[in-house]
Amino acid sequence: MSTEHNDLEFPAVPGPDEQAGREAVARQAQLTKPAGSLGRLEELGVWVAARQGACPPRPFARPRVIVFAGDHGVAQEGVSAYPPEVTAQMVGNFLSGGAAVNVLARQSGATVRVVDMAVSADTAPVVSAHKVNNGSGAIDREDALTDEQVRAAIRAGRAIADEEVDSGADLLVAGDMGIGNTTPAAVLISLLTGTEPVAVVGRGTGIDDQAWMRKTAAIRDALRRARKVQHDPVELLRTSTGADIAALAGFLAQAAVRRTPVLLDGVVIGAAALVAEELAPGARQWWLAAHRSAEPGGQLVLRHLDLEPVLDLELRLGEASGALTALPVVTSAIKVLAEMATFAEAGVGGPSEAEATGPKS
Ligand SMILES: Cc1cc2ncn([C@H]3O[C@H](COP(=O)(O)O)[C@@H](O)[C@H]3O)c2cc1C
Ligand SMILES: O=C(O)c1cccnc1
Repeated sequence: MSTEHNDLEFPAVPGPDEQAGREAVARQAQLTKPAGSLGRLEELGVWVAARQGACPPRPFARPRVIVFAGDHGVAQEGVSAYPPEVTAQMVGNFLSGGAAVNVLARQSGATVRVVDMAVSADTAPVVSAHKVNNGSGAIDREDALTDEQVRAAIRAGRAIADEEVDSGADLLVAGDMGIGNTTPAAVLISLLTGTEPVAVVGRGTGIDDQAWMRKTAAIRDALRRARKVQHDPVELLRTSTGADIAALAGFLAQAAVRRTPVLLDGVVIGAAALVAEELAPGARQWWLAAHRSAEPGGQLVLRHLDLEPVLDLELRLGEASGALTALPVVTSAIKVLAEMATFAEAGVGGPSEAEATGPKS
């Protein structure tokens, strides 16, 4: 039986500003370059203008990364190439600034916040106010969370989005850290995109064939449980994910409710995004896919949500690393739209009559 979750209902997601988008398209045509010659940079500039409700768009003043960390019971079953203790150790690394996310955030002008949603208590270096448990249940044989825990996790994600937007964040970036988390991600992606597990399961941290078979078996077992609650996103998060992924779903949905653009990272964030789109239909209009993860599930998410990635660099790290690698490209797209001279301003001749009336072929 599905549970009532009225306190977790999201308001309708507002659409982007179409008028600002149209102005941006018109401005692109006035800038001193052959029409369309900046390719996807032009589309990205228009995308940002419509999300900011302003043409020209402004470079993001306060891009903010939130890394959601949590341990997963299923990691005890040999589905990752690394031991579960690495989750807490990497949280320590984030806090001292030595992880990929820290380097890429410094390079792209973003700041990083780490939230411990479910890191194993023995080793956790910080306990956040939002912490829900010390590791979520092994999803192939038990529920990840209790009803109270899933509600707390989704509410935490929403509260974090609200806190960050209220503190001035104008671009939100979500990252993941949790050994084993590509297993629940694969369960969500398989179920919500209607894809066979074998076409979704990836190598995660770099597992060998034996571990791949264990991971695929765990995903099949978890899917058997998940299928029963397929049409109830909160129940799906409760049975088959973990507090980190449930919080991510709440965060991604609430960012959209708050009209704040989000740069999506890889397969784990993408899996949470599939559920967030069910929690808050239309939320995907506020998300820009930063990259195509090397994990097969990443591509399935992009197709399902109809998102075109900015980059395809075969990244398979998580931690928001792909999102932060794409951020300078998005900033370039904003700046060319905002700062390039128009044909009139620069005294440069526009397209000839034949060109202006449309493409030749
Ligand atoms: C040192 C290290 C740093 C990481 N940063 C992100 N991940 C990524 O890899 C993990 C998911 O892959 P799997 O499901 O195979 O365990 C997650 O922690 C994810 O954030 C890392 C993994 C490791 C080992
Ligand atoms: O694409 C990702 O986000 C990813 C891939 C492998 C491991 N962790 C994350």
